[in-house]
Amino acid sequence: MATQSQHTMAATPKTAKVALRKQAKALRAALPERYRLDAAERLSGHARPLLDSLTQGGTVGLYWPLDGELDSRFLLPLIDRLGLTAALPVVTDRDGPLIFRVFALGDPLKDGPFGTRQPGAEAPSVEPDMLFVPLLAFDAGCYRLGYGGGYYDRTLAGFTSVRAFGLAFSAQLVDIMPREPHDIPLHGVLTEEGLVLPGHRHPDI
Ligand SMILES: Nc1nc2c(c(=O)[nH]1)N(C=O)[C@@H](CNc1ccc(C(=O)N[C@@H](CCC(=O)O)C(=O)O)cc1)CN2
Ligand SMILES: Nc1ncnc2c1ncn2[C@@H]1O[C@H](COP(=O)(O)OP(=O)(O)OP(=O)(O)O)[C@@H](O)[C@H]1O
Repeated sequence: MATQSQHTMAATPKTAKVALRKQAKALRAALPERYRLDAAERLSGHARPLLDSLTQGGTVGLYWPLDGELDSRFLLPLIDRLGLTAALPVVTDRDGPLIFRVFALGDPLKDGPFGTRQPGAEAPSVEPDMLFVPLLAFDAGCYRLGYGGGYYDRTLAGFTSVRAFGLAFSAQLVDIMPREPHDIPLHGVLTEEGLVLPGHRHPDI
């Protein structure tokens, strides 16, 4: 795990986040390709009980991966087999929440801001029942650090009944997470080692 001295000494949570973002990006980028692939496959197994809890026709928000993010597309075949519908985030407004549009393997995508790929207006927009969220770092309370756009916090503030789980490599767990009033904790974080629930760890599911 990376040393945390740099960000724990920062003056405000905002500047501490800037320092932690840098460390977390470097740590995630250093994971070998083979490890990433194995982790995504193992994580799919741990996702099964969560997806099983949804009823047929339920919707699941994923993301098209950027940089070294854990690849959520591994979940698409399972989502399909369970009769669920996947959706991807769309940035509609730089300071607004994300919306989610239905996506299935093979559907066309367009370039979005920040190097994202997103479905077009022809794909129906949905409010997901379950959301899998990318992150740079998370803590044992399941607070997350993202790229700093605030998109997921704004989105979760508006989606009152969604269950949101981070997807991360276990190496992305940090001891101390700078926290601001708008930060919303996730219901859990799925890693290659299992599901981390706030305050607990269940390696078997
Ligand atoms: N895969 C993925 N999709 C996503 C997100 C995400 O974090 N990951 N988002 C999460 O909010 C939303 C898009 N917001 C984003 C905000 C900043 C950056 C980002 O890469 N920032 C770079 C600078 C890139 C640039 O300016 O061109 C950086 O901080 O290094 C990415 C996505 C919706 N879709
Ligand atoms: N619910 C909200 N309402 C209004 N503004 C918000 C809200 N949540 C976050 N923001 C804004 O977004 C900015 C960035 O937030 P933060 O640094 O927590 O982003 P992040 O969680 O790392 O990014 P992302 O969710 O895009 O991956 C905050 O400084 C704040 O101005």
